[in-house]
Order: sequence, then structure tokens, then C-alpha cells
Amino acid sequence: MPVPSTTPQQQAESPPPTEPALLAACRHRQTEVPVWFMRQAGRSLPEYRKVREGIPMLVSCTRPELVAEITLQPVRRYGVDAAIFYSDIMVPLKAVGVDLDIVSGTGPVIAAPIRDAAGLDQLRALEPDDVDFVTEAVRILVGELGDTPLIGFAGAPFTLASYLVEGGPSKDYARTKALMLGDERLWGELCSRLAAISAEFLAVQVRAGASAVQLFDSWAGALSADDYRRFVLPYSRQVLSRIAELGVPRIHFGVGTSELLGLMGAAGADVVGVDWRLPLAEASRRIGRGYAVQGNLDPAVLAAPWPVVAERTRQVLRSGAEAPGHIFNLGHGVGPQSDPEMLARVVDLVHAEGAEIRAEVREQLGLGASS
Ligand SMILES: Cc1c2[nH]c(c1CCC(=O)O)Cc1[nH]c(c(CCC(=O)O)c1C)Cc1[nH]c(c(CCC(=O)O)c1C)Cc1[nH]c(c(C)c1CCC(=O)O)C2
Repeated sequence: MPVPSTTPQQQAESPPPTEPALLAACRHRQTEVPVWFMRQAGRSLPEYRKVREGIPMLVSCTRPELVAEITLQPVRRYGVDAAIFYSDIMVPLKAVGVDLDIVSGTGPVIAAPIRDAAGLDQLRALEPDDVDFVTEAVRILVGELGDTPLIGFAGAPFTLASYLVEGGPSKDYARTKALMLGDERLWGELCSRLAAISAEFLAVQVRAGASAVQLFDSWAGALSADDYRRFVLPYSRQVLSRIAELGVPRIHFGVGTSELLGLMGAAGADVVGVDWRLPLAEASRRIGRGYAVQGNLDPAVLAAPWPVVAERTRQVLRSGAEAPGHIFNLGHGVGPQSDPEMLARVVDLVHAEGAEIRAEVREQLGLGASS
């Protein structure tokens, strides 16, 4: 009879299979500090520009092999702890038939902006079949990524609504706010439809194998806390509660949201993404002890000399150590001009020093090894 290599007793004592650092941080049981970058896929990498040559953005998103390649490029180059799926928040809207384009250097442009009830007809429900190419790309990726988690994502209802109502990027969101404040019923119907579309888009990615999701409410920082609570939170909650049923960690991020962080957590996140305006320790106090944080090196810092970048990176690590979980990231996306070499050095520094800095700070403050 073959001799078992471990007895049941030994099995019970052996550590569980290693949990990827990203997921451990989401669940407040990290020993390492994981790092990835918003907009790591696409934009600044020369190998990205090469494979994208002559292919419009939204077309590139429908080619599973190309999507997989672009998603993997930063993982190969930097050794980051997560891949972010190469797609766009506008992809599910395009998939249900909204006439829109993504114009390089500008962003999303909508042919017929939605400003009345008739405009809502553009927004039917998203069926998984509408985004077969997403399912296929995620499947390819999960096979290739091995233990590195894939983060799926979607736009939150407010940020999507802002593009649909304005017709494109905006500085003040005047038309969006006019609709929100002037016709609460229409606003509610618009955001409910967008919530269902975003939830389905995330569910497609999770069912195909994504192991965490990020809900981008990039422009929610344009709102006061009172308006956020009344006009935005209920719809983001619809998205996040649907994902709760799928059992993967949920990251919720916006820019300029220092006054909204607590509400963004309460909308149903496990991790709240923080921009560069607030130290993570203060952000964590505002969000509450039940949440991990993600962030928050100012992307502009990447243009400074390395010793400055290194010191700022350590500062983020020290501040983030006060939160029950910390995923290192930028405070917003990698800029198109960012030097990939600088990002590579940041990743190496976080990997070399992150765990030690975190442990030291937590011990000094009597916070315990993890949560
Ligand atoms: C607001 C928003 C959009 N798209 C997204 C958001 C939320 C995140 C954020 O706040 O940055 C999300 C997004 N868009 C893209 C990704 C892929 C993965 C990644 O971030 O690395 C993700 C996660 C690809 C993309 N999305 C876009 C590009 C650039 C495409 C190109 O240059 O051809 C990429 C790689 C285009 C896009 N799409 C959008 C904008 C504002 C732009 C920029 C336009 C520009 O300045 O050129 C809408």
C-alpha cells in the first residue's frame, strides 16, 4: 500500500494554499503589499502602441486574443500582483447598441446624448451574448495568468450617466446635474438601467474567471455628500450587491472623493480606492475599520526624480499600513507620458519593502499583524 506523504493531522497543520496577495489584502489577512496600477494596460507602453496600431479602441476590445495580449503586457513587464482587464467602461453600452465612439485624446463621445425619456430607449438590458468576446478574453487570460488575479471592472451608474447625458467628457457636469435635480424619476430610471448593465457586465467577467472587480465611479467627486447619498449611492449599491452574490472582492473608486469615502464603502465595497488628496491613514479613518484601502501615489509624482518617487512611495506604504488592508496603486491612472521604467522601480520597491514597512508601522501602533 502506498504510504501517504502526509497524515490527516499533518494536513490540518500545514498552511492553506497561498492566497494571492491582492485577495489577501481585500480580506484583511495580508502579509505582503500587493501592487497594480489603474491604466496599466494600454496608454504608456510601447508594446501596447505597437499591437494597437491601426485598430480603433473599441474594435480592439472585441478581439479576445488582442485583449488578452494587452492585459498581459504590464504583468510581464512589471510583475504586478494583478491584471486589469483591457476593455472600457463604454464597452457594455456600445454592446447594447448605443451609438458611441472613443476618440483618442478626448474620450467617449455619444452620437445622441440622453436628455429625455425617449433617449432611454437606447438602453436595453445587456445579455451575456452581447459581450461574448469578453467571456472569451477572460477565459484565455485566466488560463495564462496562473496565480495572478484578474480584476474585472465596470463604470458606475453616475460616471456612465455623465457621458451619456453630456455627450462626452465634461468639466462641470452641468447637464448631468440639471437632469438629476430637475427630473428625479427620469434620473432614477436612467441609473437603474445603467446599474443593471454594469452589474451584468461585471457578472460576465466573474463567471468567466475574474477574481475581483473594480467599480469605477471616476467622476462622482463632482457631487456633494448629500447629493451622492440621494442620487448615486442607491444605484451603485444595486451593482455592488449583485456582485456580492458572486463572492469576489469589490473595489470602489472615484477621483476627488475625499468627502464621499465613507458613503462609497457603505455602497457595498470591500475595498475603497482613494485618490492622492488624502493620506491613506486619514482615508481609512473616514471609511471605517471594516474596509481595506487602495491607493494612492499621485501619478504626477512619477515625473519627479527617483529619490522623490521612492520617498513618496514609502510614505504611501506607511500611511496605508494603518488600514486593515492595503493595495498599493496610484491615486488615479497611469498617464500616457509616464515612464515605464519609473513604474517598474515603484513595483520593485513595494515588493522589496512593503511587507516590512507595514509590519513595523502596525507594531508601533499596536494594530496587530493584520486586521
Ligand atoms: C472614465 C473612464 C473611461 N474608461 C475607464 C474609465 C474609468 C477609469 C478612469 O477613471 O480612468 C476605464 C478603463 N479604460 C481602459 C481600461 C483598461 C485597463 C486599464 O485601465 O489599464 C479601463 C479600466 C482602457 C482605455 N480607455 C481609453 C484608452 C486610450 C485609448 C487610446 O488612446 O486609443 C484605454 C487604453 C480611452 C478612454 N476611455 C475613457 C476615457 C476618459 C478615455 C481616455 C481618452 C484619452 O485621453 O485618450 C472612459
